[in-house]
Amino acid sequence: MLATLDEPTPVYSILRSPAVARLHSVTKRYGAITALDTLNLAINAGEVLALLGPNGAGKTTAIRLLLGLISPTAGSVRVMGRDPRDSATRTRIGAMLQVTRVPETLRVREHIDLFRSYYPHPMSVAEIVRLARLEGLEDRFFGKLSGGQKQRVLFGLAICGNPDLVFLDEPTVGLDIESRRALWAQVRELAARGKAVLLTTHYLEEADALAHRVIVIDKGKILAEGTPAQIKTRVTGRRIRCVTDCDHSWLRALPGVADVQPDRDAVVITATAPEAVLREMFLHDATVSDLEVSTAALEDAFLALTQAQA
Ligand SMILES: Nc1ncnc2c1ncn2[C@@H]1O[C@H](COP(=O)(O)OP(=O)(O)OP(=O)(O)O)[C@@H](O)[C@H]1O
Repeated sequence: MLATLDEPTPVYSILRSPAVARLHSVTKRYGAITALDTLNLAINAGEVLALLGPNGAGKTTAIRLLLGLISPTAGSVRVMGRDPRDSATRTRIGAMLQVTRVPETLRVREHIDLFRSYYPHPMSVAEIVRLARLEGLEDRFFGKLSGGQKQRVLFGLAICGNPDLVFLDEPTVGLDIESRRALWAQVRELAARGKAVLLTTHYLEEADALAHRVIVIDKGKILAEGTPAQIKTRVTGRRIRCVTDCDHSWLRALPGVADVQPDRDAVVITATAPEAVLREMFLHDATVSDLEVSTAALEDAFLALTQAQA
């Protein structure tokens, strides 16, 4: 049965299933640069795993290793228990990468037929069209489609082989919020069908909405791993927004303050213990106003984790 938008696959059932792909103590060096440093990572069936990290963290390197495009300097890479470079393994993987380019002068249906021909057990055309929401676009030239429609075609091509493991490298970059949400629904449906999905994104809202599990990496190492909710509590951060005369550098120096950012005429403070920060602020400035205290967003957690590392 397919899960609905509001009912993601329960995490406990994902954790019981065997890993579809695994990086075991993987180090990857490019000359003097260590892109990945003894990294362990597993992706499970029915799971959307989001890999988050700042530029140069090692996300693309991890995906390229799992796709069998590069070899590790040390450690092992396994996809469905085998070397990802095996041709039998490759036919069970689908990828929508930022570098994916397809000819503009073929029709959508021709692209689907071509990609299906690469695989021994492709998904049916009707299923691809339905999952990628390409109804009515089959006879259109790829080059004449809108950005959102093109992304949907690339998503459709990534699933042509009925893959067990799907890589989505920033799949919604440049899309408007409506197209982005539509693609999220498609990704959820893939996971509900038991596919393992590895997603990289710079939209933390996307990881929060979509991922069963998030791994934050920086400089080739894992900084945090867990459900989006667990990552958020990892920083136990709360967000304080208020209007105050307190100096920002003074606020930054208060114990437990992770971040201070101006927000129009107000200030947004991320802090582990908001009560203590507020006590100090009220002692310092009795005119504090427009006060709001809320739970940290994934974005706050991500910033706190990567800034702590820096
Ligand atoms: N072919 C290569 N030759 C040399 N260095 C490389 C190569 N590929 C990646 N690197 C370096 O390895 C590190 C990790 O890069 P990687 O592309 O995996 O990061 P990323 O997390 O995907 O970054 P982004 O979000 O910017 O795409 C970076 O320092 C990068 O410059």
